[in-house]
Amino acid sequence: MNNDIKEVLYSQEDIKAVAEKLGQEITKDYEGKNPIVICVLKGAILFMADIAREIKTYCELDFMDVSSYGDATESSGEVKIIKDLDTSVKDRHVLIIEDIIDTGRTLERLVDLLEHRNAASVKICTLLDKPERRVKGVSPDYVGFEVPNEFVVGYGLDYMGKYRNLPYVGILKPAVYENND
Ligand SMILES: O=P(O)(O)OC[C@H]1O[C@H](OP(=O)(O)OP(=O)(O)O)[C@H](O)[C@@H]1O
Ligand code: HPA
Ligand SMILES: [Mg+2]
Repeated sequence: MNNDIKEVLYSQEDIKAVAEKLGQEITKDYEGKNPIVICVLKGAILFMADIAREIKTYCELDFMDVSSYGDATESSGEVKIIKDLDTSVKDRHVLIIEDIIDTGRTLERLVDLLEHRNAASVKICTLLDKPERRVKGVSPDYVGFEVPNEFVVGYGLDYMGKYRNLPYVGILKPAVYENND
């Protein structure tokens, strides 16, 4: 599996350090607000587990499964909600945890939905931001790292369901997907 990686961008230690830093900021910003912290499945599971443990104030955790990439490296443009939240967000502060913001389509759809449901506030925390590819005006409130315009995998991010379990973020060798997309 490691042979499919062109370059390691962020190690487990880098990610741990950034989760600690962001967790401190989030703790300060949400003190006394009891936010709902939403993990966007499946990509955000590993980062969610890190961030949740660094939030040192009351919060609730919930999960939503949305998908727009299927098995490709290009967004289909259509964001499907596969599993909705269990909790009502009405009048609640909401913090969305994502693995990556790429075109911004997934988060635009999600933020829209949560605002329509009358959340008190909606903020975004993402491990990775790929601003060069943005087609929607989404801007995250808490960012781990900016990544170049390359297809990255690991630490929750997949290609065709694989590589999510890599303990680091790396650039996938184009040869792996060139004949599939
Ligand atoms: O900004 P965008 O262009 O919308 O891309 C970002 C989204 O795409 C990926 O999810 P995907 O739809 O592949 O589902 P997954 O998390 O289950 O892999 C990723 O985890 C983000 O949720
Ligand atoms: O670079 C990426 N890698 C994996 N999944 C993704 N979803 C959007 N961008 C990416
Ligand atoms: Mg995702």
